[in-house]
Amino acid sequence: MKNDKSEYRLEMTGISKSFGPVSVLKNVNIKIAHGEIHALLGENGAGKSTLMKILSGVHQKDSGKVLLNGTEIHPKNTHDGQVLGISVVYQELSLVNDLSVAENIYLHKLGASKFWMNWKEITENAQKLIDSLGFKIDASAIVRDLSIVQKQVVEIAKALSEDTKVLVLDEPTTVFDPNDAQKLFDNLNRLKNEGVSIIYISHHLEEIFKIADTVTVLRDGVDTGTLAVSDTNPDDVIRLMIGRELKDMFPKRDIEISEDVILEVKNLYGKDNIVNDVSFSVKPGEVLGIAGLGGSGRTEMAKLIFGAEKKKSGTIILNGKEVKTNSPVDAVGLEIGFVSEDRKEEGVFLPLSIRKNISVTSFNAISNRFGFLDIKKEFSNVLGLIGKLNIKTPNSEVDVKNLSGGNQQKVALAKWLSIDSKVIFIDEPTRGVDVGAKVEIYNLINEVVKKGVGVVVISSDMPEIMGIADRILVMHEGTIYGELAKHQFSEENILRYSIGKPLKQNIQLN
Ligand SMILES: Nc1ncnc2c1ncn2[C@@H]1O[C@H](COP(=O)(O)OP(=O)(O)OP(=O)(O)O)[C@@H](O)[C@H]1O
Repeated sequence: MKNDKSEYRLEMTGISKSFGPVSVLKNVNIKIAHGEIHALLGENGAGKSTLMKILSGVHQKDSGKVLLNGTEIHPKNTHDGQVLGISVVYQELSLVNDLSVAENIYLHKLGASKFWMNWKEITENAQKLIDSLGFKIDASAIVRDLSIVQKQVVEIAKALSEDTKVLVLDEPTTVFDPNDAQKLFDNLNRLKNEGVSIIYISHHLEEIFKIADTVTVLRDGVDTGTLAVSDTNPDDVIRLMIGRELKDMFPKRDIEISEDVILEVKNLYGKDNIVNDVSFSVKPGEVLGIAGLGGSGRTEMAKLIFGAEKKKSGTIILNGKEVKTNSPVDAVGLEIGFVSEDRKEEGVFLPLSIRKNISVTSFNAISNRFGFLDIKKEFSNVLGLIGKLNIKTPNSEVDVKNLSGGNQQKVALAKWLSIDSKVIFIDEPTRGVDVGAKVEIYNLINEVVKKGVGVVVISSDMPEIMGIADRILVMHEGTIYGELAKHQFSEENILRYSIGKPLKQNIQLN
C-alpha cells in the first residue's frame, strides 16, 4: 500500500446515496483506525448495509470520498473491493449450494482458470483456514448439506481467504449459539492484534460492549455520532439509535394460561435421529420457549411438526384429535404456523411486494364471503402491520428484496402473525431485528397468545427466551433434556441442560 502510515486505515467522508427518490445515506462520515473493532449500529433500514456495500463496490455512492490508508479508492465492483483487501460477510448467505466448501471459499479465484486449479491444494488450504477458526467442517463437503451455522463459518472463512485489511461483518452471530459466538470473538481479537480493521454490525448491544473499541450510530441515514465504547453505555446507544428511551424490553403479559392442551407431540423421531424421541405439549395462551445449542434439533423438530421435513415416526394431537402433518399444506390447513429462521430461503418471496407477501398467508382473513379478495380489507391489514412493526418502506408495493434485512424479517413474521392459527412455531423471531422493533414483535406475540394461540418460540438469544417464555424446554442431542419453570430461568441453567448436564442441586430444589 502506498501510504500504510496514514492515521486511519479507512475514512469515508460525506457519503450520500439515494435509491430513486429515497435518500438512504446523507453525508455520512466514519473513520476506522488500524487494528480496531468499530461497531456500526442503527435501526433496521438506517443504512448500515448500504454504507458497507459502497465500501465494497456493490453500490456506487452519489457523493463523498472513501480513503484506504490515506489513498482515495473507487471500487466499481466486489472484485475491486477484494483486491484492495476489503472483505465483507453479508447478512444473507451468498454461498453456492451445489459446490463444496473449498470451492466456495476460493470461488473468486477460479474465474477462467477453473480447469487449472489444483483441487487437492485448494481443499487442503480451505481445511487449514477453517481449522484455524476453531470450527469443525469438512472442506470437501457440499454446502447444501451444511447447517446454517456451518454455512456462516464458511462465509467468514471465505472473507479471510484474501489478504484482508478491512473485514466487515454484518450481523455475523445471528445463527450462532454462545459458544460459537465466543469462538468468533476470539478470532476477531486475534485479527485485530494482527492489525486488521474490523467493522462489526450487530443488533446485540451486549456483543458491542464485549468486543468493540468504538461505535458509530446511524439514524435514518445520518451518522449521529462516534463514541469510544469505554465512554458510553447501552442506554445512551439505544437513545442515539431510536431517538427515545426503551422502558420495558419485555412487555408484561396478563394472561391466564389455560390448563388445557392445544398441541401434544408424542415420541417424535426424524430421519438420522437428529430429532430423537421428542414429546411435549403446548397450552393455549402460553409462550413455550425452546432453547438448546446449534445442532441440538430445535429447528428440525419444528419442521417435522410443520410437515416441512419427513417424520420417521411420532404422533401429533391437536385439540385432542390425532392429526397428520405430512406437508406444510396439511399443517396450514390445521392452523399450525411456522416462521422459518432462514428468511431468504423459506421466510419471504423476495421478488414479490410486501403486500403480496403478507396477503399470501392471510387470504382467508382478507377475502369476502364469496372467496374474492377484499382489496380494502387487504390494504388495511397490510398497512396496519407495516405501521405496527415499523417496517421501513415508502409504501406496501415495494418488493421485499429491496428492504433491509431486518425489515424482511418483519415481513416474514407479519405474514404469520396476521392469520388465525392454533399453534405457531417461530424460529428465532428477532434475528437481525433492531431493539425498538424487537419490543414491537414481543407485543405482537402477546396479542397473539391473548387470543388463546399457543406460541412456540425457538431462540438462541438467552435474554429474549427468558424474557418472553412462560416455560422453557431445553434440547440436547435431538431430545428434550430438561424443562425449566419460570422461577428456574437463568443462563446457567439453560446452558447446563444444553450440554446435557443436570441442574445444580440447590437450584433444582427451588
Ligand atoms: N437496492 C435497493 N433499492 C431500493 N431501496 C433499497 C435498496 N437497498 C436498500 N434500500 C433501502 O435502503 C434503506 C437502508 O437499507 P440498509 O439495508 O442499508 O439498512 P440497514 O441499516 O442495513 O438495516 P438492517 O439492520 O435491517 O440490516 C432501506 O430503507 C432499504 O429499503
